Amino acid sequence: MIHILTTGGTIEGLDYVDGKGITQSNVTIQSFLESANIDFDYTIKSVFKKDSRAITDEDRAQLVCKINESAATKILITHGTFTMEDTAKYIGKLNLNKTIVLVGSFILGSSAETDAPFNLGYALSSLQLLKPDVYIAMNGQIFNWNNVSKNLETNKFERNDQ
Ligand SMILES: NC(=O)C[C@H](N)C(=O)O
Repeated sequence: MIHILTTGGTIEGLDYVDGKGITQSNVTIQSFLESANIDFDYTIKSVFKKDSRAITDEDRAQLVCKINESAATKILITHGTFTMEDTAKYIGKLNLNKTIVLVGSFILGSSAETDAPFNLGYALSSLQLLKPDVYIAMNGQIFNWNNVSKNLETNKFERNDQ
C-alpha cells in the first residue's frame, strides 16, 4: 500500500503570477495516475494546496502528522520545487522509519509539455525499491534529503557534494 499526500505546487498546476497565488487548477495527481492505469493499492489525500514558497513549518508539521497517522510505510509527497529540499530536510531529520519520496514538476501540470507524469512514474517506481529514508525524485535522479539542493540557474536538483 502506498499513501500519496499532495501539497500543491506546479505539479498540480498551481503557481504565482504577479505575486498572487493561483489556486484554481483543473489538474489532479489522481488524474495523472488514472491515465497511467496504475494497478497497485494506493490512497491519496490533499494536505494543503500551496505554491511551495508559501509553505510554513506549521504546514510541514501538519504533513508529518499525516505521515505518522498513515499505516503505510511507503509515502509519496507531491510538492512544489522551490522549497522541496526544506520539506525533505524537515522530515528527514525526524527519522520516521518509512520510505518517503518527494516529487514535483518544473512545467505546469496543466501544460501539454509537463514533466509531471514522467516524474510521478519515476518517483513511484523508486518508492517501491528504496529503503526507509527521505528522498527527492527529480530530473530522473534520486537524492537523499541531506545531500540535495535546487540549482535555480539550471532549474535542476543536484547533490551538494558533486
Ligand atoms: N516548479 C514548482 O513547483 C515551482 C512552484 N511554484 C512551487 O510551488 O515551488
